[in-house]
Amino acid sequence: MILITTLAREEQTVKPDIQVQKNHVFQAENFNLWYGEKQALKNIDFDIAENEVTAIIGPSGCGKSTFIKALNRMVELVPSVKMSGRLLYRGSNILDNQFGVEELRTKVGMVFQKPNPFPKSIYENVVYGPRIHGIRDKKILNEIVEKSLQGAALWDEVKDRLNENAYGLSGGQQQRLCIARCLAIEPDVILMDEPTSALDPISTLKVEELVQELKENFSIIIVTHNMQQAARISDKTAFFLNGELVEFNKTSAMFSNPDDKRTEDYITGRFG
Ligand SMILES: Nc1ncnc2c1ncn2[C@@H]1O[C@H](COP(=O)(O)OP(=O)(O)OP(=O)(O)O)[C@@H](O)[C@H]1O
Repeated sequence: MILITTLAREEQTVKPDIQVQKNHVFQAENFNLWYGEKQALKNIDFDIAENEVTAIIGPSGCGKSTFIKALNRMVELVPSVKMSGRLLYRGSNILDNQFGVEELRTKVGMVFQKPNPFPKSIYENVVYGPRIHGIRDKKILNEIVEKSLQGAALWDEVKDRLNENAYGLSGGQQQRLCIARCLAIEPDVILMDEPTSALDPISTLKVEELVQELKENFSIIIVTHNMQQAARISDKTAFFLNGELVEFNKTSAMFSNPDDKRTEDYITGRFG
């Protein structure tokens, strides 16, 4: 009896202060961000589930990019940035000073608006991250290259030209190479900031199909200006306006029956 009471007490003391929800990769809790005096994000509160595609939509300047750049702490490259509240990654607050930013970035990869391969061969682009992490074994690197390019649906198109310069690829292929480069470090979450806005419709479709496949193994957060794209590929959608999260819901629900008039006006093209 005494033992049970002691164990129960110990259990109580080791309980984390928040309920870690295993199926959430990120949880924003009353998160605020300022660039100098200007507040760009206000009281953001929402949970991002694993193995889903979460779309972030909203008009220009509403804070979409700022939010996803906060999730891998890239936003801190701007010296005037201040943040408050909590951003939990798998239950740990990434804003805590002791949270290792390098480790975070190996877990949370990012793909940008414009494809940005390095001026190196296709092969060297993919092995860049693993090499930084100390992998030297040629056989392992070869396996990473094949697996990552397969994962990014690019392998068949480039397997015979791995030593050619990445700049020789089309824009859509370059973007899939950037996705492969991201996969090579085996992230948990992939952030995508308007990944198809610089691509033609066929390349866009390929990247959209790829995103659907990737969510089986990764959690994806994608900023998009394209309403149809959000509706096509995401499970949940967050609508930001003037730095506030107006609505967060299942994409199908938000696009068929939005809760907030401002969401309805935005998705029906009345502004933005
Ligand atoms: N480096 C910066 N310094 C100061 N203010 C910034 C900086 N970056 C963004 N902002 C401001 O923060 C607000 C949010 O910008 P952000 O780029 O996150 O918006 P966005 O929704 O991604 O816009 P877009 O759709 O045009 O990319 C804007 O008012 C912007 O001017």
